Amino acid sequence: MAVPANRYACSKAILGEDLFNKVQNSRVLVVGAGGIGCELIKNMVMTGFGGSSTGSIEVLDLDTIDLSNLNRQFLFQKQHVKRPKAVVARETALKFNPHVNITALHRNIKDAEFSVDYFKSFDFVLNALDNLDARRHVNKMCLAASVPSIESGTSGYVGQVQPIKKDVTECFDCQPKPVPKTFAVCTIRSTPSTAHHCIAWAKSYLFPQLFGTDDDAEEQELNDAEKNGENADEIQELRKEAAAIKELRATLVQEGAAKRVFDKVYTTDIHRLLKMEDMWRHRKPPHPLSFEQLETWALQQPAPAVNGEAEKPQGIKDQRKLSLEDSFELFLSSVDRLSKRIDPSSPLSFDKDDDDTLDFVVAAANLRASAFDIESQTRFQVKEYAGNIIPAIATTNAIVAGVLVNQSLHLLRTSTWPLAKMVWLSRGSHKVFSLSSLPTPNPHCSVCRVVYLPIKLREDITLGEFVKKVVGGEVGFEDHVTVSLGSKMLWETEDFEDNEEKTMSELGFKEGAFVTVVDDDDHYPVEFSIG
Ligand SMILES: Nc1ncnc2c1ncn2[C@@H]1O[C@H](COP(=O)(O)OP(=O)(O)OP(=O)(O)O)[C@@H](O)[C@H]1O
Ligand SMILES: [Zn+2]
Repeated sequence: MAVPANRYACSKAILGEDLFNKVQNSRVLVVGAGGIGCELIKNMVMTGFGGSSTGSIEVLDLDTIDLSNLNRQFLFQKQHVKRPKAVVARETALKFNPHVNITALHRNIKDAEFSVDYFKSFDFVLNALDNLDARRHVNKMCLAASVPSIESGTSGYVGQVQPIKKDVTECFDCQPKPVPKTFAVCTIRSTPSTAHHCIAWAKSYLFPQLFGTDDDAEEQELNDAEKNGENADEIQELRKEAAAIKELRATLVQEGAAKRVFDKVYTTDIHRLLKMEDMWRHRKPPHPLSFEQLETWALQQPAPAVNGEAEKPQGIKDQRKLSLEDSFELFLSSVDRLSKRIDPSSPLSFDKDDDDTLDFVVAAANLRASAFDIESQTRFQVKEYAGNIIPAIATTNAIVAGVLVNQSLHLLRTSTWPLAKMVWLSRGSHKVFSLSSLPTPNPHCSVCRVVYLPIKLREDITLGEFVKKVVGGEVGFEDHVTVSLGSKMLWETEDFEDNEEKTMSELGFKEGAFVTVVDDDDHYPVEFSIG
């Protein structure tokens, strides 16, 4: 299809012929087609990215479209729900501009197929992600591939854009990231004093214990709490409680599961807690709940009217205050629904958009709140807190997506990036944007102050040979050397002898992994990316 003569008239006029050509010819990877990603892709195709035979835009996203995305991810409409975001984003973007090369991948960027060589095939990478883990991964891959990237994020009214270039600017990991707030184990498990404590208990303790992965994380958590000086007697009690819950879990598929869980957590456990008198000396003690009492109440309620519509309290369902009785009924029905979904090969996990899991957390948290005389929360409030929802604001996403394109242009203009800036979008100050020049790398950063080297490993190379020939020979690290795979150390000079004769592949070094080598001298660490 021939490109109409005036298609890019505005872009050419604003950017000038030279920069416009660079835009058209560049190969760009966009990771994430959510709130920022949709705006970004639209901006890119309208500017002319991917508009020549050598230029391209590759859009990658692991998710499918959810109804809740439609209020701000404007490339998607109701008929697209459940379809892959990347694919639909491409289709809709092509309607804006059918003359661009745009490809879509419904994948996780962390998959091994997206190797360092894959990243090398782009001129730059634009991040429109929503989680730290994926951001860190892309940051590292771009550093290893020596490909510039631009990182972005929004949270409510604030946002930021950070251009990153190896050895020139700070990387995403040069500055420590704030860790999410956590509560002490004993506060959550024994002495909640706020509705948030009750929600955290229902979501992160009771739900996974009953329906989630049956792993040792809890034992680890209790060991850590003990080490951190939390009450040892109480930890001992919590261990017993956990063992009892494990037993309950095994009988969830049998009749009467909701009653058994209720009796255990809202009656027996509360009685047990009350016996620890010291605990309640300066706190208001909880009171056990009675299944029988609540059941009697439930049985006395009028049956639904013939048309199926019992008289309902006023207000929007999600924003109504739940009474103790409402929570009881919701508890029974959600345990019933979840028990039917139990499949040992795929444990359930909490998802704010999965009604069964959300209902369970709403009910379980509110029943607990009632036992501790804490005010109940609406379904909407629980969803917001348990789902870590900070309202996403379409305008913030749109502005940040605009800044991403703007910074991409600076990046394309010259290889030295004189105009590229770190940009913050804030609210409440007289300036919408704050700009700062790009800081130089943090000399102590363990992610970008590393020498990245590609390597192909022979099938049968042993760790001993690797250390001798590659680390000692080619890299020239002579003294004390450690070799690790992720956080697992597999070699330390004069140690780990058992591993010396094992092949690297036996030890888990496979394509896509990084071999980290550190020595005792002041050399930068080396990370070999296995290709
Ligand atoms: N590892 C990953 N690989 C590919 N895409 C990812 C990865 N991690 C996150 N994403 C994608 O990044 C996008 C981020 O977009 P956004 O912040 O708008 O989140 P969302 O999931 O669409 O919205 P919400 O979390 O509010 O429901 C999502 O579409 C998500 O699927
Ligand atoms: Zn860094």
